Amino acid sequence: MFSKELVLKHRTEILHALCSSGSAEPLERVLDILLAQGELLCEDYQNIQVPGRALYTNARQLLDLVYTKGVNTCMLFLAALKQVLPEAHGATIPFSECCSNLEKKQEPQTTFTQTLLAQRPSLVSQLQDCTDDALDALLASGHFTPAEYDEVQLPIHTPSQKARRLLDHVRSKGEVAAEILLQYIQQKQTSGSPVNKEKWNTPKEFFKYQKKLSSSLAAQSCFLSTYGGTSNMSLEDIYTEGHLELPHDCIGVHGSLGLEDIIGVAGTVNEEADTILVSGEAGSGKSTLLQRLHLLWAQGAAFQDFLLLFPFSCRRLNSEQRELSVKDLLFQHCCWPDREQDEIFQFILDHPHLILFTFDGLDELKQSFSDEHRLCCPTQCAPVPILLFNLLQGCLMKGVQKIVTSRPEAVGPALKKHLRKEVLLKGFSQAGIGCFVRKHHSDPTVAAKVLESLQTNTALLGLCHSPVLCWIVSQCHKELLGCGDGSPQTITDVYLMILRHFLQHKSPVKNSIGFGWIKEHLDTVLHLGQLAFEGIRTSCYIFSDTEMNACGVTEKDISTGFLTQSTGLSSVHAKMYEFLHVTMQCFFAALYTVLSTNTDHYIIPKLFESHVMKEMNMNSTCFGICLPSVEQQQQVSEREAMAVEITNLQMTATFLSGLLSQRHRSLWLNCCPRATVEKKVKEVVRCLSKSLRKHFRSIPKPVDGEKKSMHAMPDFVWLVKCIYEMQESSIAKDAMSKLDVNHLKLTYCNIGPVECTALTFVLQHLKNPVGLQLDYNSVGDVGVEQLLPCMPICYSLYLRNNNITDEGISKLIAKVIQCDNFQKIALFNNMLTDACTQHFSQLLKTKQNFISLRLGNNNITAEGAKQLAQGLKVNHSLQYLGLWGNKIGDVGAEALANALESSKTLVWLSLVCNGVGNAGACALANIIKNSTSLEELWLTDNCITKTGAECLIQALEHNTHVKSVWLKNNNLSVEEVEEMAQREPRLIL
Ligand SMILES: Nc1ncnc2c1ncn2[C@@H]1O[C@H](COP(=O)(O)OP(=O)(O)OP(=O)(O)O)[C@@H](O)[C@H]1O
Repeated sequence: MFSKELVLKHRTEILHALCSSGSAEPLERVLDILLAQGELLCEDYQNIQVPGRALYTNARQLLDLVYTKGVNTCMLFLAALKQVLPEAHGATIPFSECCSNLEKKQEPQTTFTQTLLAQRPSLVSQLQDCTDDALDALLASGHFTPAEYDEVQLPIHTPSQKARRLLDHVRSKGEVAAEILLQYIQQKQTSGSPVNKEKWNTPKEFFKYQKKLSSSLAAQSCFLSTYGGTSNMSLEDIYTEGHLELPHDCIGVHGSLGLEDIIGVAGTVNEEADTILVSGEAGSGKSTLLQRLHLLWAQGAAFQDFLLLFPFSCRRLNSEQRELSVKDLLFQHCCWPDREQDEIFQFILDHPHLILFTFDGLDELKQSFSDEHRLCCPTQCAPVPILLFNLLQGCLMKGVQKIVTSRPEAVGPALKKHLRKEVLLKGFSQAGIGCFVRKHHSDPTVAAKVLESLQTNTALLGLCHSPVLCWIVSQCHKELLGCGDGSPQTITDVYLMILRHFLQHKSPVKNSIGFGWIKEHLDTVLHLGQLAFEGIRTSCYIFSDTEMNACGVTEKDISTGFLTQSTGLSSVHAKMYEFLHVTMQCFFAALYTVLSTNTDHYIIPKLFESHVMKEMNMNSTCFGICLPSVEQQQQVSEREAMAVEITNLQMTATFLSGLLSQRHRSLWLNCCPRATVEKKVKEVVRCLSKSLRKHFRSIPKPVDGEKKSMHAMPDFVWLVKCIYEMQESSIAKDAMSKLDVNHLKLTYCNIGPVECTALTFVLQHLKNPVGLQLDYNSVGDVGVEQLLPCMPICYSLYLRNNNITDEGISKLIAKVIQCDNFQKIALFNNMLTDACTQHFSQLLKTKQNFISLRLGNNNITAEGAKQLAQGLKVNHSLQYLGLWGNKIGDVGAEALANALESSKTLVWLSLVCNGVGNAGACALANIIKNSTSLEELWLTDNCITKTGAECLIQALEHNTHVKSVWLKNNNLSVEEVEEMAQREPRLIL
């Protein structure tokens, strides 16, 4: 009988033979043989060995498969069965005749992974008693992650299953891992004992330590603290990629980065340094990003080039009063090795490149970065900040990579010079907001409703770019969806929404209609408010029982969910609390300032003056605290140290402005005397106006012939945001009545959609049109939409490097077409494609006073150029056209030339780096021939040869008006360049 028929006929007996013992071993051994013979592919193996599936089902799957594979496979299968279960053979399964001499010829093995497969049956038996050692070897060489190690060693596996899991993992890792394993086995065979670990220089205890560290880190990073008070949300389920980018001055690198790019080479500015900074505003997701990174490492999913990862929280390091050595710092603050500490520490010292440190919230460290106290010895004790600064500089543990997070204000030049690179975290992109909301709500209908309501309230959508605000909005979706037209506009509105949500969630307010709800919970608000206020005053973000008692915080107050228990890998103190997020602490501090009758009368002026005053006079008091008298040269680092304090004070002031706005005043009138509230309102308005006036007074007088220009500082943006929070046009109007400039420069001011909303609210009251320069910010499409209402007061808009797409442009152009004043736009380095050019074409057709269009370094091709040409043909005003660094090619250049050859206004045209070529150059020569206005033509970097250049020279012979034609970096020989320069001096070669 043929083998195929045998398999079919004796199916029941075969199944019984393979499975009746209840052990998977016979089946797995048969599979090993078939795999080694190449009769089963790895995919076949995975389809048969489905974890958790019944043994009989797996065996049936195998039988089905060998049957479908044909006669040969069936013969080899029966032979394997005979080998594995000789006792079954002959007794119940009469297939001896077809099993003889069926050893399959082995193919030559050319790679280590092939060898692993071909020798699988014998390797399984050799490895069974030494999987531990083999795993250690692979872990030490960096080819296995702690998570994979654990997976192989799961106690549910038998020794041979462990060996098989090990082989499967190693095969998927590739050649080097396979080689290491085979070497290990060979060495074991020759020495007769497990391999000497010294080969990998790794103490056995090290792996235990690594496992301990990674499992505690995995446990620590599992959940997000913001959900602590209400529900448990695993990081895996909610984590949404934030928008990470390199600073604008990193030439040639654009777009968003992934998490693993943080340690990649892109953006490196100092090869010798080991510290990478991730900077971002409050609530942009820095801590969460690190948490994600920790979890991925602990799960073995990423960052596996590092064998150990030590996470630190600067907030927690603040509580360490003792002097420590690096060894103490690692072991006491992160993870304690149960044995052989010295050996493990030595391994760390010997392999710095395999170690990663992360420091969250450098801005929260009470001491500012300084490189004055040098410390090089890892066993020498020193105060923790000194240790930290020496680690960051690389004086200690050179070669260990460090990732540090901080708010941008707190990073001064002293630290910057020790940075390998900086990465900016900009919160959620627009797609990120959608993704987060959908993850937050398991019910897709709710998620869709929340997103729909955000689309109708773009001010709120802008706020949601900040993850912490996106979290609040998602958390309070019921309130949001129920509030109709009164949906939140300001950051204060959003925080009031979560305040109400948490308070009512805990104990529904009896009188929930109207403004009574705050009064119902006044005690709680005051207790938490005082705690927050004292904390902000003294830069304290973790609170002990004593501090909580001093502010009267009760268990009931804690149960509202605004405080979470402070956790750390090893807690230095017993039970400590912190606010869900520091922005929440600022909000409570502001609430306290409004509601308390105990605060000093100078608190409000201090909140608004703090920044300016600290910048100018470092010795003066801040927020009622006396700073130590310091030497002049120490003041710079003092300023850095205070930066986070300043941002928290500023945030408190922003909330205070919002809370005292007309819209929310009724809330407080239920709890405090009207006169007190009104006095505080007056004080805030007075302070805002005074601070702005101070800012305006600092504007330098214009140089002769130049426009009066104000280069705004971040402080200005903050004051504008405070005015926006107040939501009173009269205050905005009053502020702008004192600003008399022609040009407003707000470059590098960290302006995102939220700031755009606030700027618009204020700037639309300017008396005269201005040029608004917002280059190098994060305006994005949502920000562009927010800026629309102030377009009538702009005569120019500069938005270089702002992540703007065609979508933003379509809305912008639809608006500016109607604005008489609007004459210039610059959009260099955005994300524009041909899709936007129809809008510009429309603009050119409609606006006959439009002067300047600069679209350099986008993705415009010949199609886009053709669209633009349609508009240019009928435009009679454009003077400057810049398309540098696009891809219009010769066809695009010809279309533009056609449209512009009769222009009477064009003065400047740049098509640098566009692949224009000779055909394009010759077409453009026609503009030179005909134009009476053109002064400069830029054709640098365009693959133009002598033919194209000749066309241009001949055209220039007919034109005396043109001043220069730039032809650098084209395909001209040295001789041609010399000859042409002599013939036509206006060629810039
Ligand atoms: N990537 C993310 N995915 C999901 N939620 C996030 C993400 N980033 C932040 N969040 C939410 O926003 C909250 C605040 O984020 P986080 O504490 O990480 O900000 P931060 O930049 O460290 O703020 P700060 O500078 O004030 O300490 C988180 O607790 C979480 O709820």
